[in-house]
Amino acid sequence: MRSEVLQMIEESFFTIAKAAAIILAGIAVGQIIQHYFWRRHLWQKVRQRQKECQKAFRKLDDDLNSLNFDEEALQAICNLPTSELQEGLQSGKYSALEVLAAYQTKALQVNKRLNCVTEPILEAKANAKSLDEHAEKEGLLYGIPVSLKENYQLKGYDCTMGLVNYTGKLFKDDAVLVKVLRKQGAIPFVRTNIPQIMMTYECSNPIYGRTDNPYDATRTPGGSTGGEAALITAGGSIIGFGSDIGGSIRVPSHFCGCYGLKTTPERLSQKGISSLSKGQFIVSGSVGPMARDLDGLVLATKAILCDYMYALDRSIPPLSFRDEIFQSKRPLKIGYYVNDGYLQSVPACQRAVMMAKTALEAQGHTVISFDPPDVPRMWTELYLKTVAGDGGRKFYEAIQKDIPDRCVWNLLFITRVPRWLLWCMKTIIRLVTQDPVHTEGLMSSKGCRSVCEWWQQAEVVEAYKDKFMKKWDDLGLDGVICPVFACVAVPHGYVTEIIGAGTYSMLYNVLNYPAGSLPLTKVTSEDVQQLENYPNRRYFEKNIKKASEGSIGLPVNVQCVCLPFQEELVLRVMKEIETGLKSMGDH
Ligand SMILES: CCCCCCCC/C=C\CCCCCCCC(=O)NCCO
Repeated sequence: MRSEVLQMIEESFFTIAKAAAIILAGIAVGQIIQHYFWRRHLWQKVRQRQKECQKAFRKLDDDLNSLNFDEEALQAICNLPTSELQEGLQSGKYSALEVLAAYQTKALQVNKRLNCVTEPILEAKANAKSLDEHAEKEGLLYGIPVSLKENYQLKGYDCTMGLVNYTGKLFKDDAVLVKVLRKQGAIPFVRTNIPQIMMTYECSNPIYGRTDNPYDATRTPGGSTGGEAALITAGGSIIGFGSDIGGSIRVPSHFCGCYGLKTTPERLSQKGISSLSKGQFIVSGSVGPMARDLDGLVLATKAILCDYMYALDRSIPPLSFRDEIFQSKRPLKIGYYVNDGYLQSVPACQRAVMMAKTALEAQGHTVISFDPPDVPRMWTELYLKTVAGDGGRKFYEAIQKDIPDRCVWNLLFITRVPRWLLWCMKTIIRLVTQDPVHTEGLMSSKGCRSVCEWWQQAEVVEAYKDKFMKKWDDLGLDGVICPVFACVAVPHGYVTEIIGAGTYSMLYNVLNYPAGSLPLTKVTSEDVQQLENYPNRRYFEKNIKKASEGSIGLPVNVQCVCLPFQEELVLRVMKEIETGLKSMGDH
């Protein structure tokens, strides 16, 4: 009797278990099949998008061939510095169409080598023609072709941010900044490449592929405005626009050797700029210009800070470009540092800051040492915990139903591994990396757990800002110069191994200070030799050292920072450094 009951229970248990196993296996197989078909669908979309772009490139090529401009004359136009190009266009020496053709030709050439353009903007030709037909040559950027990062919305174009799911979703209107550029006579002519979801200092995605560094094809141009930096540096554009929430304008400018300005987040309209961080208001993203020379950077800044922008976006404080600050001769007090208290910068970056210091002193300014407070804590507790405040869910969800690019694998992994598992692995990770800050960073990138914690987070960030500004004011500083990044351009696929090097840039996103990236020098063999004194204990240090071998000849920029809304002063500091270097005959 008893055993019969037991047997029955046993039997039904096995039946249930069997059924459950079959159902689970069915679900798994179903999921695999679904995944397969979804992936196939996505790759079809990729091919379709690539075909459209190839068609546009071919159309441009044909157009240019039919125009029959003299090749040498076009090359000469591309070699003009910004001021001369602007003058030549205003005086009628060059037509807008001729200048456009010059840059289109050059951009196509450069793109063949670096893969930095996602697609040409074919309406540019009609824009140039209509400019040439109008008698009055109005606008600060009259006839100047400009390139735009792929996340700048344009009427009739999509913004994919490297995500296949966003292809073919066309926008009905231009971004405010694009409208302002057009109003100033500029001609948007190409769109430039970005890394998938734009949250890393590399530049690749499954739709448009990978962009190479103009100085070394085995290295990344940086990101996320990497296509822009590569194109401008290689001569395929003279002025461009990007965005920056952790260094995305400054770092690629530094990796490639062009000029960049991250503005105060509230100074320029961000309406119509795509990003996945739109709802995150503690560490705000910014936008800003990039250029081949400093005049170009100043001109672009001046041009967009105009009444038309304030009319289109009434939430922006109407603060036009203050030339009196840019032109002022008042002696300045500038702070400097080469070690931010987390990762020391490599000798080349240190030398660049010291060059800038000497140049400023030669111009009669005072340069004193400055230590930014609590950078390790700023990075983990403030930056990472905020930018991945939702536990990285927004990033994760965008990537996991897409085709993840190699450059986001790490981010995908961190956002996927549960907090408790990470907590269990803490000790081992710390042992391997020899870096408690890195481990803290990993934990912080799991984000905030409640709205209470999020409010608390906002308060902690505000308190840090106050502390930083107090230190700044106590020293009576006008600005700060420091490295843009702890090292120079690294090999493709290597950015995750050295991500801590980004604290030099991320700090000024936490603070909301405007910051410029100014090309100063190239890595020398002595710089590389001196690497032997570079620390070699922690994971990031070892990798920075390794990545810096063979970096001779790569560009090195310096970061110039001022208080919020002092973009004009940032540009002045950059100008003073350039003038100082020229007067010392060192440039
Ligand atoms: C030690 C472990 C670290 C774990 C990292 C976890 C993920 C956190 C998220 C993000 C990581 C921060 C990367 C900053 C890139 C900024 C790019 C940019 O400025 N883009 C602007 C686009 O407009």
